[in-house]
Amino acid sequence: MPPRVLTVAGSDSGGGAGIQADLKTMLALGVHGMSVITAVTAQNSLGVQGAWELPVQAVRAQYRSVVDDIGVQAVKTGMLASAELVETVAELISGTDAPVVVDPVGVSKHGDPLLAASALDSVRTKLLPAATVATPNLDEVAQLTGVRVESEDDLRRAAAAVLAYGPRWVLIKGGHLSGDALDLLTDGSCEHWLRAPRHDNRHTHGTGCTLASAIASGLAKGLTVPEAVTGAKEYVTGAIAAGFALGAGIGPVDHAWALRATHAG
Ligand SMILES: Nc1ncnc2c1ncn2[C@@H]1O[C@H](COP(=O)(O)OP(=O)(O)OP(=O)(O)O)[C@@H](O)[C@H]1O
Ligand SMILES: Cc1ncc(COP(=O)(O)O)c(N)n1
Repeated sequence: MPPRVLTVAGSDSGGGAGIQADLKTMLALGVHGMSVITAVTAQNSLGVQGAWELPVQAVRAQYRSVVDDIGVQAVKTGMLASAELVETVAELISGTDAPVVVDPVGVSKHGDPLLAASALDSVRTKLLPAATVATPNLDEVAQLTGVRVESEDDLRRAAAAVLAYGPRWVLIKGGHLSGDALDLLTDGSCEHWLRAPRHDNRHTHGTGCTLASAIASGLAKGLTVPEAVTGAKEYVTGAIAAGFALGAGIGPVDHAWALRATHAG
């Protein structure tokens, strides 16, 4: 019986980020993926052309269907769109004993908003406190805490500012800095620096969703947070290295890279 992992996120019609990235990651990592869709986006390699939220009742009903019958060993949250949906999801996940990975998605890689500005306070006060691990990128750190990261030293200040909202662990993703792709994982007492070579590859659509889903998959298998994050970093780094040029803009990472390597062998 594979471990069961639930993603609560938006749909990306282009298949590179959101629910689609999450389920592909879960398949590649050998867990049973399930979904609660919060919003539908019309999206491709050039950007987000439209976004529609689902009603709160539809989100609640999907969550109850999955959790009450099948059960979950980890949950991942992504695009939540509005304050109302953030608060609904925060309430739902605070009732689970399973570890929760919160990717506080704010804007797409192209700068399209995926979260209303009016929802930021609910993310700070309701969603982050329910997280086992929060995985903000540098833009989300700035939006949520006001801390602007320009150097590796600033990553520590950013982590402390996010931890003040109550997640057990925070992973600050330094993917938007230059140089190595350096992330900092900390619970406030121990620090783990995760460094990978930067792939000079613009096909990075979906990196954040992929990383957070890979962490949730590791936690569902019973790994500790540092073990799950280390494994997830290896998986996303391989997926970026194998990213491909779909469409005329930023293409997706290759979620199947590790499976292809296995089958080729
Ligand atoms: N060009 C790259 N080469 C290697 N690793 C990268 C690269 N870009 C990002 N990463 C890594 O990918 C993971 C996701 O980080 P990133 O900062 O891109 O997330 P994100 O901003 O949420 O994603 P997105 O920008 O797609 O919304 C991190 O571990 C980061 O270090
Ligand atoms: C529906 C949806 N959710 C999230 C993202 C952010 O993508 P990323 O994984 O690259 O941070 C996106 N572009 N679309």
